Amino acid sequence: MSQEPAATIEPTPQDLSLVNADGPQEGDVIVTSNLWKTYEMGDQQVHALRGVNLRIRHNEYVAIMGPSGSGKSTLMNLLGCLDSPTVGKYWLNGHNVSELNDDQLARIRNKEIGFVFQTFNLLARATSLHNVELPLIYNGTPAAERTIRAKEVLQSVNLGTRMMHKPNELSGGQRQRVAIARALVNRPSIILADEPTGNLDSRTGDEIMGLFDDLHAQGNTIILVTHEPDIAEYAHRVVTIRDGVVASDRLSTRDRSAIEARLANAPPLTNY
Ligand SMILES: Nc1ncnc2c1ncn2[C@@H]1O[C@H](COP(=O)(O)OP(=O)(O)OP(=O)(O)O)[C@@H](O)[C@H]1O
Repeated sequence: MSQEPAATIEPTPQDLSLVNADGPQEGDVIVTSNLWKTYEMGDQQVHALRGVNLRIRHNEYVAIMGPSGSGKSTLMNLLGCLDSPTVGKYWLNGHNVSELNDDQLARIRNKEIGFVFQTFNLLARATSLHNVELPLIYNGTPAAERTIRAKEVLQSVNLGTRMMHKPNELSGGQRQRVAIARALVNRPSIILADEPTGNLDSRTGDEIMGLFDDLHAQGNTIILVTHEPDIAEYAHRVVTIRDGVVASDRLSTRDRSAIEARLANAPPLTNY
């Protein structure tokens, strides 16, 4: 009996989180299998994650949501190679990173992950250009190439005329765009954004989410942690964590026309 070609079948949310016990397949950027994180608190154990199975493919745009204390930050720390799981496996871009030591984790982190934080985390006394060059300094990129790449990426986030400004000479939205440029400059396999609009007013937050849309359209893989449902709906897939496990994993109900209308009504990104 003939069957529909697989390519024409839309994936269901269940398919999205299916994990092959043999590890990653082509196109997977993140695969976790039975990921546990247990913190020891005196004689007590806190199971912050209790068996997370997650598969994220290249160029997905995923929001991770969940109530306070559900394990979002713990999961972000593991996905961002800032910490190691107590139990379970994690493959990042084909590398099994669950058993690496701190030095090896730091190297993978610098190469594979671009972080964007709620509080921007820029060096206060450094110019935008220098802030964006920093990851390239850490990985030994020659000075001339560093400057060229940092300038290119600052231009791509519409900050071409703000390269020599320090953070206190920039607006909140501009600071976050410098932080996004810094996250992009190493051409990472994923961008991990932790509440990236949390310190911004809603209009500037929408502008920043518009920038994430552009980055996604350019082929980047984006993972966004947020507790705001409106922000999560910018993503194409929403994973909800509850009590340390994936409670739901669904395609977002993203209404592009509503988001685009909101962006169209907002003033253009400032660049002067
Ligand atoms: N370093 C730690 N030591 C002990 N317990 C911890 C530690 N970090 C987190 N926890 C506990 O693990 C659980 C998950 O915490 P986590 O910070 O991952 O949640 P969260 O979903 O990010 O919460 P929030 O939205 O409030 O930031 C909580 O019960 C928390 O108290």
